[in-house]
Amino acid sequence: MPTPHIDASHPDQIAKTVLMPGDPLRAKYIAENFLENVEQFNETRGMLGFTGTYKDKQVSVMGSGMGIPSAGIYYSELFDFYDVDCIIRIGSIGAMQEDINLKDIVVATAAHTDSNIFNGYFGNTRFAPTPDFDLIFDAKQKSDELGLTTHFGTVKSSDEFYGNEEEIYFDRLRHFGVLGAEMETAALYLLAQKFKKRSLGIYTVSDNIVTQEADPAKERETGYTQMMELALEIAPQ
Ligand SMILES: O=P(O)(O)O[C@H]1O[C@H](CO)[C@@H](O)[C@H]1O
Ligand SMILES: O=c1cc[nH]c(=O)[nH]1
Repeated sequence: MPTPHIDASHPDQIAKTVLMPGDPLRAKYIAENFLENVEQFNETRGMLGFTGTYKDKQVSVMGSGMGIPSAGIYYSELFDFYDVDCIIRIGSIGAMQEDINLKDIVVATAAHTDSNIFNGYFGNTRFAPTPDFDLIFDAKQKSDELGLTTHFGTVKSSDEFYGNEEEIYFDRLRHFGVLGAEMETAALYLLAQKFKKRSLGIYTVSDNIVTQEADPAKERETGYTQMMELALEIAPQ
């Protein structure tokens, strides 16, 4: 310690729960607008990380970068070297169902993936990466309390943003009820299960892949405050 990708010299500099958007500037926005007593613990590779307090609870927030290869590095180092107990991903997601609107919240009860990260892990078994049940439960309760429109179901963690998935497979995923596409959660759930830690993916719908509606980049950086509040409220100490 520090690790190749994180500056913090001691685990105490990072809270037991880390909220992780892909975008480091979304992390900075949360630190500046929701946290008190903020200290920055990382700027290596511009992957900004901060620790502060939210309603007297210590919490960290840090970018993960986009895609499983980038995010997997940070998830592994935080779980394995910095004693982090829980990572809550707070992402943007492209809805795959027509009736899911921009700004709705999605919580991933499992994450399918086309990534190669599972190759060799479990032989012929198709592993189902899943989050912590209590965190799903807490997200449901808090979301109802806050009056949010939240969809609970599965997501696809894709290796490609500009994917060329054949229509038949995209439609089949939709038919099987997949709520949306993003790019990191399958790795988060896999690594949390590997290191015996807790994880959850919460997203704001930034675009609808079926209807082609989409939010601009600035909105994806700073606009998703309901998701930020929901994650901060349920973050375990
Ligand atoms: O908004 P974030 O958290 O980065 O998440 C989504 O946005 C990025 C693509 O624009 C990918 O990282 C995807 O998972
Ligand atoms: O991976 C992603 C994230 C947001 N929106 C998408 O369409 N895909």
